[in-house]
Amino acid sequence: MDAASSSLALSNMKLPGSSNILNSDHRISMLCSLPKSCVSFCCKSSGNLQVRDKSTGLVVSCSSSNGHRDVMQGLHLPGLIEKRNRLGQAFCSVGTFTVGEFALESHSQAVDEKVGVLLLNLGGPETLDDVQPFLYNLFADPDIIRLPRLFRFLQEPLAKLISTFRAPKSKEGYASIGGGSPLRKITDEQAQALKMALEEKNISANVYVGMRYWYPFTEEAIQQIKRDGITRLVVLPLYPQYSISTTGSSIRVLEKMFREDAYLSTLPVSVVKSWYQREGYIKSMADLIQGELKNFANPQEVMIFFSAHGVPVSYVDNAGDPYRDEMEGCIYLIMQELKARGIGNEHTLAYQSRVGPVQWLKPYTDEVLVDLGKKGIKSLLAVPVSFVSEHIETLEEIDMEYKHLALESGIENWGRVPALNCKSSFILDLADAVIEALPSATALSPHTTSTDADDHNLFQYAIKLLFGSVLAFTLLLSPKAFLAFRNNFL
Ligand SMILES: C=CC1=C(C)c2cc3[nH]c(cc4nc(cc5[nH]c(cc1n2)c(C)c5CCC(=O)O)C(CCC(=O)O)=C4C)c(C)c3C=C
Ligand SMILES: [Fe+2]
Repeated sequence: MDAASSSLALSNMKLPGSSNILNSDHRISMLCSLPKSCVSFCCKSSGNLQVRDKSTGLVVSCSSSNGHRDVMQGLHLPGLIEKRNRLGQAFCSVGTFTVGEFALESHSQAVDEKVGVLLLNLGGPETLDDVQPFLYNLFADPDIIRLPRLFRFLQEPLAKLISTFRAPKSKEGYASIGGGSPLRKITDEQAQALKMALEEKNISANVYVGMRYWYPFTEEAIQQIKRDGITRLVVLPLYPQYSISTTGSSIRVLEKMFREDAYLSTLPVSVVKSWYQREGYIKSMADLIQGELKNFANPQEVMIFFSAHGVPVSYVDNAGDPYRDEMEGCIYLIMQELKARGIGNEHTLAYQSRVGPVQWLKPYTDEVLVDLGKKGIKSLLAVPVSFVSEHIETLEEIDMEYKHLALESGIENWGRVPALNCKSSFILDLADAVIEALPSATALSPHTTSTDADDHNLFQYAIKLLFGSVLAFTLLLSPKAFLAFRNNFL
């Protein structure tokens, strides 16, 4: 078979429907431009067939909906040794072939390939002493407090001030849920469960946890990935919907690290930016809702109340954050799934957890609860929807504050859907998301050196110090400014 007919064979194959994988034309044109000597392919349990240029990491990926046999036959590769699982699906094929001028080599998972999965999450304070430094890290993030470029030098002094003012209130919240955030423990459990789910699907992978604002920091996870010599990485944020303030912020940190490091800048990486539309996730959420509805005396009368973490409205209106659109799309899909199961309850979406003086996405959860009470709604099921683990905003804000407010407002029967945590259908779906993302891994960014950046940083540091001191003095000397500032962050 010559190069033209091998690409013709590939063009006849079925291609995965996932939106974050390149389209067929692109793949096939990439295949045609690959250097002759360095094409390899490996087939995996998922039914994916990869064709990869070893030197550039570019991947052409195809899959067969009914196992590998058609794909293999399509390629006309005599001498292929296939292993089959109990269902008779091919899951492993080993052999080396010469197809025209292309040398093709095939394995179940390329022998020299070390797959890594990096789970991104927010992180949370583990003790009450961690609260203020955790808040400092959060508010020092330019994706959380978005200052105009000219005022960026104020970021760190402002973070110091806001974290100090906010800490007492936050500490009360964390104290009421046992003295710290459960996020690290749950995320570690999810990582372990994902590793096992991938193993069940014949993918051996190291799964890492990288938190944005507390331990284990993303930077630590990346150092471990380097030490382990990972050769292909899937980045999977544990936020179903994309926001500049969550996934966007973590990816910005990663891109910076990858730019500045020779090894990382060539590492093939695939980022799953958002995954709220995945069938496995939608069905898992619908399962949880369906299960909780059964606890009510009259399940069909219950208002399904989706409560999402808010973001300032300017993120969506001015900065193009797709968060609100993705959230609304997500709720639509969950409700469609429930309808398909014969569950036609009324539902509503509101946004919680606003902080600071600016406008956040509306309607606000607390206001909607009061309105629903006034309108005579008697039974309500709260569904936290922007996050996949229990955390302070489910355990304290929803379970305590909002429940209290709802009952006070006339709602008589209250329920809350648990977070997905390690629910098996959800973890299996994450494993599929990883497997689907693997073939499209490519280098994130070109390597750059940083001598100029270092000089610039020193200059910026001096300016920050100067203006930070001016801000602190102004606030200290002006009781009015001090009070306005404090009231907005308490
Ligand atoms: C999709 C989830 C989240 C978005 C969007 C988000 C935006 C966002 N958050 C703050 C401020 C705070 N968030 C805090 C805690 C916190 N936030 C999320 C998720 C999202 N945040 C989680 C999961 C957690 C809790 C972690 C835990 O410890 O359990 C906090 C600290 C707690 C508190 O004092 O309320 C703050 C502050 C902003 C400003 C923002 C968007 C700009
Ligand atoms: Fe938050």
